[in-house]
Amino acid sequence: MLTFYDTPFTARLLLGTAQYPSPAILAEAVRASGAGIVTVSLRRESGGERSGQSFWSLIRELGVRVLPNTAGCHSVKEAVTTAQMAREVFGTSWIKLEVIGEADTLQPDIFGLVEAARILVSEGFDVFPYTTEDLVVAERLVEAGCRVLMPWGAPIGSGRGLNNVYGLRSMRAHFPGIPLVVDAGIGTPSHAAHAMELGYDAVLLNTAVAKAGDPAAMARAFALAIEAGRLAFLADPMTPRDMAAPSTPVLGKAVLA
Ligand SMILES: CC(=O)[C@@H](O)[C@H](O)COP(=O)(O)O
Repeated sequence: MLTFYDTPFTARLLLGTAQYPSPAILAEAVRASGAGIVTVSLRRESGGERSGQSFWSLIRELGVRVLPNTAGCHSVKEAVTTAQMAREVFGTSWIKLEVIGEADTLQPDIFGLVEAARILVSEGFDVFPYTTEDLVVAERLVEAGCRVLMPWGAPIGSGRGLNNVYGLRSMRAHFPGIPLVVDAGIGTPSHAAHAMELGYDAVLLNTAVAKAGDPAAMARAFALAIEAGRLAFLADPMTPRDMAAPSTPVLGKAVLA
């Protein structure tokens, strides 16, 4: 059973709520995805054109758990303040912690991330850190009190899939008991299935669904791929070989009259 901070979930897709063509299409996509958790940016919701009550009512009607995020925060102070405000606004101590370190790749500032995680855990937050696949950083985050880790697949919005399969595999092996979610950079359902086949517990994505020609259909495709990847992982896939092995054993040659 998948649990995040002691809350059980059946759906293994977490969906972002930004960049959809309209609130109605967002709602369709969330429903089609079957996601139990959506991530919402406080900054975007309070500052943007979709701001305020109507967006919040829409999310509430969807009956999903909200995971507020600190998207766009570039310093520890900014991330901590945003998390504190999100707790007030959304009434949850869950926070997807992003401390962005670099504008071209939007990769996490891992030093700031660990520092912010420590502060937020000490203030009673349940932190979901957006991190890299670096095991040392991951260890520091766990020491800081994070009980979920969310390594990137590739830079946010890039749709490149899993850039470092080896690193992600190592991370899975190193933290067998921690829920691991691939977050960001997923472009197609096959990328998500791959993450699940590696034994990841869930996938968080936004752009690939929001920017698809038909977001609801793409959301459904992701849900199916994630389920297929999970089933494949549980079914214990075969080990790849370098050389061929006949899949149809032949006992003797046919005798042709
Ligand atoms: C919305 C959100 O949380 C993003 O910051 C997240 O990391 C998803 O990234 P993609 O848009 O690449 O799926």
